Amino acid sequence: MAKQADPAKRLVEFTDVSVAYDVQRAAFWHRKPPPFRAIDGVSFQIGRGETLGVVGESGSGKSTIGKALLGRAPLATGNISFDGRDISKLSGAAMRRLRRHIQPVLQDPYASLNPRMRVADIIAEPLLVHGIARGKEAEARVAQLLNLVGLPSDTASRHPGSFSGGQRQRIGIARALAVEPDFIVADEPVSALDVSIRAQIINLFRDLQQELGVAYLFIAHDLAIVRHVSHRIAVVYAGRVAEIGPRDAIYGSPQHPYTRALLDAVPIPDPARRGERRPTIRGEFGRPGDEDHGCRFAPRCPLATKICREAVPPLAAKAPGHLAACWNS
Ligand SMILES: Nc1ncnc2c1ncn2[C@@H]1O[C@H](COP(=O)(O)OP(=O)(O)OP(=O)(O)O)[C@@H](O)[C@H]1O
Repeated sequence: MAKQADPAKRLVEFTDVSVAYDVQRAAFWHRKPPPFRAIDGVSFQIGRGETLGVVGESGSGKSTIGKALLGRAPLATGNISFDGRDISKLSGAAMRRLRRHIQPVLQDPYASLNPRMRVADIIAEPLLVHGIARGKEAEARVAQLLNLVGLPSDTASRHPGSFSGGQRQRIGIARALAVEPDFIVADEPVSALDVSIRAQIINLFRDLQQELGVAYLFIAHDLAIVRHVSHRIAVVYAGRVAEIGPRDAIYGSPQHPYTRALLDAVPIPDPARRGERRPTIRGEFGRPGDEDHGCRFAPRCPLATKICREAVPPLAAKAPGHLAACWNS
């Protein structure tokens, strides 16, 4: 079952990807607004067995990146290749075959598990759908998967409602792993869990990666969450990549003022001051309207100068593999 992890070998290539959604006009006599770009010109790569953490505020486009990878978002520009194949050009049947290799793990494990099904059937379902195993063979595979995610074998005959959030997320992970994917899109997989459980699930993701060589796109609001699971991190702001680089470079020498603001917002670990946050950036997170010039972070940026309001900063290398879209860094 183990696959060879090789971060140098590209598994996913996102090249200049934009996803546009139609916007309803306010009234029928109004001009139809241009489509809204939930993500706009996003590029990155992910290697085999590697984790790219994706962070940003609510509405910044993180889930849309994940949906685009799963073939569930309308591309307006760019292309996405997976293991050398351009996803956007695949026929329906080819896309269904590819889905086996790209599996989702969602935020709310309860909402994503059918409460009326037994855990064994929930985990075995993708095996049947993809024609991989059935009957006794599927049963044996379920037992193996439960063991892999740290759940006792009697879990198989129970229903998901009788488990805690952390256990349900383990079931969700077992289901995603059933078909031996190369890649998992984990969309805020620990955000709904108690803080005390989060580290356990993050460690499980890490251990599974070491054992199976699976790669992750790991989405979170918060830089603290992705720290222990990511090899590299992409910080997104208003649909664009603000900064991307190796994990230690992002934490140790952040280049974009937005990344610095997110780092400042990481909760203070001192138990006496639990829940407190360091001072953070001022201003509202807003999406650009028709007047979309320059850097989208400029209205909130303490370093903004004239050029920031006039021209979009390119994502430029600040160090090898470490890129930031900022005129003033
Ligand atoms: N199907 C859709 N139709 C129209 N707009 C959409 C659609 N899906 C997402 N959006 C918009 O695209 C933007 C990005 O949404 P997305 O869910 O990707 O953000 P996010 O960073 O994952 O946010 P959150 O952390 O709240 O999940 C938001 O402004 C959202 O309202």
